[in-house]
Amino acid sequence: MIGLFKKFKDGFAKTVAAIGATTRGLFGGRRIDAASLEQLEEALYTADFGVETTTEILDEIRAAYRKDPELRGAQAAEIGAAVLARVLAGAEGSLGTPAQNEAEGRLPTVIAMIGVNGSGKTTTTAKLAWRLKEEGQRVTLAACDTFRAAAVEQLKSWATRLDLDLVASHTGADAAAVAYDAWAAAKARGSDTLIVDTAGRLHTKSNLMEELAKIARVLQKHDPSAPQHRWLVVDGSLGSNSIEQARVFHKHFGLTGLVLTKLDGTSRGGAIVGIWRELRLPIYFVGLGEQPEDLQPFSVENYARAVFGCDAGTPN
Ligand SMILES: Nc1nc2c(ncn2[C@@H]2O[C@H](COP(=O)(O)OP(=O)(O)OP(=O)(O)O)[C@@H](O)[C@H]2O)c(=O)[nH]1
Repeated sequence: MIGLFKKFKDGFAKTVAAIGATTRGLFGGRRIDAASLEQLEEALYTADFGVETTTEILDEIRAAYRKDPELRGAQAAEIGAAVLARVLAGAEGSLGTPAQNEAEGRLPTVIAMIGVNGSGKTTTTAKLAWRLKEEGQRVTLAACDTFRAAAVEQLKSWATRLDLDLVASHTGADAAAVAYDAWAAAKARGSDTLIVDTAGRLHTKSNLMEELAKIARVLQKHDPSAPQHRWLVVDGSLGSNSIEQARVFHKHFGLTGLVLTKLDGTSRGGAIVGIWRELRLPIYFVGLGEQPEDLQPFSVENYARAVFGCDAGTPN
């Protein structure tokens, strides 16, 4: 749908501007030349696409330019988008449908949200719950960020605003105990999905990393396959700096996927490609704004075409 493409286009507007501002002439009907290619190269670095991806994009555009010196900017942009889509093949995470969950015996599927402080876990938890509910799922939230004073209240107010089920305790409570109770409540209510919000933690703090392992262990008393999803919520505006963070969390906790937030506020949206190249962890959702509907399933095609200023591709 064009609507979804527009979300990506608007959400990545700052990244598009980082590429487009210096290469405005490139993305249009004008012929390209050596100078505009150089500008594009610089702009791709600025948007954090990294050496490998930038080189691949430029190599392919240069090869096409050698064959056809009349090559237009719009054609070059199509080539860039195609290279990105190729590099990102397989990067889209996809949640099973509730029907599939049902086939597994109606145990709730657990999604654990983890990450450093302020990466957007709590808001992502709420936005995702809203989305799944809109899709007809029954969702329970577990307020396992018992560390930050206002976190439980923040999730409570989201739950009230969006009319979501929530299991919470008080600040300072044992996060694993909340997770344990929340799973039982989710099962009793016939929830399809339990989303566990956890405290923000630096990947260098081993006691907090241990708390995550404990949450997983108690959930496994209910269901040995829980938590089925272990997602790292990453502040996308950190650009490629987030890769090391993700690597450490992955080592300790065996991540199954990523959510990249705050991409609307950054001109470094190219870092998605480097993160995928490096970690090969599927990207389930991207945060493209503050509203619940601004959390969007990651779409390689929409992303690749939006950042290169192309039109919407095949209907999706
Ligand atoms: N613009 C924008 N802001 C976002 C997005 N996702 C989260 N935020 C904002 O980022 C801030 C931090 O989000 P939280 O959800 O509180 O972060 P957290 O990871 O739960 O924080 P801790 O509990 O301290 O670890 C909030 O002001 C959110 O509104 C996004 O996709 N776009």
